[in-house]
Amino acid sequence: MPLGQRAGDNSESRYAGCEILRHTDDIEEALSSSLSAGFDFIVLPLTNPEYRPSKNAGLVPPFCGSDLVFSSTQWSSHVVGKLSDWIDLDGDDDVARLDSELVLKKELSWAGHLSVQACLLPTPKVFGCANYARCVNQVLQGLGNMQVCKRDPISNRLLNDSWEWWHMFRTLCEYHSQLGVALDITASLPPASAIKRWIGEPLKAAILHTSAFLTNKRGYPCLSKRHQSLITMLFNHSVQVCCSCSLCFTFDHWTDNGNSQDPLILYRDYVANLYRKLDPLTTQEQFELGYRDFLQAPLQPLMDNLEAQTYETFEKDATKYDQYQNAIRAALVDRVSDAEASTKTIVLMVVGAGRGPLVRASLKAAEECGRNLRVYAVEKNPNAVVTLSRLIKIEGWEDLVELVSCDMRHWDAPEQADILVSELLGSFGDNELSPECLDGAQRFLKKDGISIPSSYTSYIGPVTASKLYNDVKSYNDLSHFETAYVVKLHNAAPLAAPQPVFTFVHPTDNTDNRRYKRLVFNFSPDTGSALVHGFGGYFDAVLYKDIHLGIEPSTATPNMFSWFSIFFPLRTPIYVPAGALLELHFWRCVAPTKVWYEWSVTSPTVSPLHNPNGRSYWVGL
Ligand SMILES: C[S@@+](CC[C@H](N)C(=O)[O-])C[C@H]1O[C@@H](n2cnc3c(N)ncnc32)[C@H](O)[C@@H]1O
Repeated sequence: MPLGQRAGDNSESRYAGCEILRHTDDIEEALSSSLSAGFDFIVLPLTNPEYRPSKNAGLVPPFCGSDLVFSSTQWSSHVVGKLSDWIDLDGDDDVARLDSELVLKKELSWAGHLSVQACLLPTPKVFGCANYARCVNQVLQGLGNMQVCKRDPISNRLLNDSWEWWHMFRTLCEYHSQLGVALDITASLPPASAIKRWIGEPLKAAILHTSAFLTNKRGYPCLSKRHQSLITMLFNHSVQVCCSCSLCFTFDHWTDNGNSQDPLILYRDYVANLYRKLDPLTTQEQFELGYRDFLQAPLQPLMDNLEAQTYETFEKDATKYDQYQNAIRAALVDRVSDAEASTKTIVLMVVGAGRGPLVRASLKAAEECGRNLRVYAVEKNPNAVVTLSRLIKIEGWEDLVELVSCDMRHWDAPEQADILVSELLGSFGDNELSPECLDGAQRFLKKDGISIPSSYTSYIGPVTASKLYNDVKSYNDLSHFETAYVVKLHNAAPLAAPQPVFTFVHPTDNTDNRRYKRLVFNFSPDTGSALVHGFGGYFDAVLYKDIHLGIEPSTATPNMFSWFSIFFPLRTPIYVPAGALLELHFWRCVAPTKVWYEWSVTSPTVSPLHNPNGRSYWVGL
């Protein structure tokens, strides 16, 4: 029974499981009692732990039951396989190691035969787990659809940081996309930033031990505030919770009152309660759900002509146009005093007018402040011009708006503009070539004219995002590792605050749009070590004076969905030790027909220069 239902959210985290600790021959009973306690699946030991190939040579391993115990649908939807805990592949005892190797492979093969969706691998006995990783990696090479999750404690007293353990293992397995991680959550938790790092890892499940719970005044289990916010964060990132009764409290009053049910039901109810307390998804979140961690090629609105569908999406973003309207109104009021309002007419040019929303915002702003406008709507996409021309007729704007079907860089304007309004911004600010277009357009802006936006700045920050890395890797070529992607970053963890990269100001005396920036990011020692898969890119634009618009996380405009972040991948992920610095170099390069970025890391290790000469990714002029 799902934990709850949030409108529009069909994530896996609705389903909770329960760990069956001991091997049982009666797995039907194990499943049916867990289902009646409200769980959706069980994590089940697949083999009798007494079995050792060296002692039971020639025998068929005592698996739990036969595949006929459940239908294949039941196996795949209600059972997660658990490999034998005793498996130790890196110990000194040769017999135990070979036994472990055989059992690991037999159990995974059996799990594949049953079509269970996932299997849990036991936590390694020692940090150096090369042989364990080698055996798992061999299986991964020919694995069907099953996911294999390595179990690691979120807190590890032996090692300080269990992430290192996971990192060694998955590196040995070459970041295999079917290898995930399941975190054991007990009473002690690492610092918040160290926990957040896991969001960028292929984190599939959290095994919530009863020892993580406190007991409330009424004797019922409850979680600390920190544990609550951890579970909430996991729910929001599609991680499934699985309760484990490794240390069950005895609820005297519970049993005294004649309840015969498994006390784990109380923990499940508590978890379900937390799920039901999740904030409902906002309209924006519902819109973004399908785009989460999905790589998209950035638009090229200069070189290509946008389609109706794209304009339609833009036009739904009321916040963006409200911000423009506010900025235009403020500029009009500054430009024309109240005394001049009835006599003076302002020449406003919307350059890159699309299907007209900024024309509408300009006319509304003028109406609001009682200023007179003459508008030129300049658009180079002949298809958008068709709609724009119709709009002018429908709205009766013929006397106010002149339509110009032309590239702004080549238009011979009949007069100079007081205000130039444009929205040519990409997720990284200048990546849709706003600087080049506006440098062309400022020819027809009066010397003291106003550009809206007046400036924009790109921002960049290191992220751990294993899903994105694997998605780029799956293309199996170099060029996809040297391409920037528009993406709604979700299962991605920022590792340091984004920093400003390039700023462009309009109008400008300097039309050289080549740029270079060296950035140094400080990794907090609290976060622990981390793997950088690439960089999240954002922008902030000053429309006019204090009216801004942007997606840089610390100042992002609320309720605006026109832009997702941009992701610049790294060909090889970079390991950054706890508290170390990361040095990034970023270039904006310009040639007669194209603009492109190049990037590289020089510390703590050196990456190749990405995208030399724009060989893999460029934006056409
Ligand atoms: C991001 S869209 C914005 C459209 C519209 N202003 C809106 O907010 O929905 C940018 C528009 O600028 C147009 N554009 C880009 N470069 C241009 C250029 N050099 N001259 C004229 N129009 C251009 C594109 O065709 C596109 O319609």
